[in-house]
This record gives sequence, structure tokens and C-alpha cells, in this order.
Amino acid sequence: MAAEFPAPAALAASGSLGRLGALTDLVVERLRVGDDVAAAKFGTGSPIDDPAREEQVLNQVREQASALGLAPDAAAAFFRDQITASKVVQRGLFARWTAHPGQAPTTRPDLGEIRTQLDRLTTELLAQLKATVDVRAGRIPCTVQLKLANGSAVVLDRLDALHRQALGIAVHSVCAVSPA
Ligand SMILES: O=C(O)C(=O)C[C@]1(C(=O)O)C=C[C@@H](O)C=C1
Repeated sequence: MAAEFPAPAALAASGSLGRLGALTDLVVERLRVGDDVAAAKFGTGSPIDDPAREEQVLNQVREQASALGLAPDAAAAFFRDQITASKVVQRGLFARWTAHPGQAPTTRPDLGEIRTQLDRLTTELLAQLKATVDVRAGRIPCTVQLKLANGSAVVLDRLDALHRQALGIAVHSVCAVSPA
């Protein structure tokens, strides 16, 4: 019998499901970059919180949002959630690696390069916020689409409890945001 549903590998290749799938995939990618940030900072004494960097990120968000015709405050609120979620990941990993030093990373990625990646993700996430204005405007359809996208991301990306918790924080305002 022909398969009616795509095989898991095909699903993974096509990304999370539904109209918010692409946005969710970028959110998950940013959370994963949080793992790299944690690896860059762990054991160096560098604090997880860097308010000056956060301000830089949010200024970039506001500028690019305006240029796209998105409401800067709503875009900044969405990115504040991304930053909070990243810090949840970082704190969780610090705790895990402190409790189980054998699981701690053995190489230290370069924070500057990671931030370049985060800047690229800012641009891509804003483009997806713009592309999903219509679906995000409908509160109930948006909630349904978000559950579909998040549920599939959890399975496809095999998110552990820490990253599932962070994903919940990161998508907090996706449907609540008043678009543009
Ligand atoms: O760039 C860092 O140092 C990060 O930890 C990443 C990040 C972010 O998510 O953009 C998160 C926490 C910091 O306070 C600043 C920025």
C-alpha cells in the first residue's frame, strides 16, 4: 500500500508542519544556537546575561521591523521572548554540565561567530513574522497552526524537556502580537 503520510525522514527534511512551520523552525534553530552560546561561555566566567548585547539585538530588530512595515514594539516583544528562551536554555545547560561534567562540551565555539549567526537569524525571523502576518492575525486559527507547528517541531527535532520549555517561552507572543 502506498504510504499516505510522509516518512519521518521526509517530514524532517520538509520542516515543521503548517503555516507557522517555517517560523517555528527558525525559532528552534535560534534555541539550538543557545546551546552554542552556552558552550562558548561555560567555564569562562562570562555571564549568561549581557544587557548591552540584548540592547544591540533589540535595536537591530526595531530598525529592520520598521523597514519591513512591522510594528517595532511587537517585533521587539517577540525577540525579548527569544532572548529569555535562550537564557533558559543556557541556564539549563550550565546546571546540567555543572552536575555532570562528563556531558560538558570539550570545545569552545567563538561567541563572535555565534552572534553573527544570531544576527542572520534575526533577519530571517523578521521575514517570517512578515510572511505570517495574516495567519497570526486570526487568534484561533493562529493558535491551531502554532500547536501544529510546535508539536511537529518537538518530534522532528527531538526536543528534550529543557528545549520544549524554552520553545514554549519563545512562541509566547506569536499569536498575541498585533501584526503590523
Ligand atoms: O549573545 C549572547 O551573549 C547571548 O547570550 C545571546 C542572547 C540572545 O539571545 O540574543 C541571550 C542572552 C544575552 O543576555 C544576550 C544575548
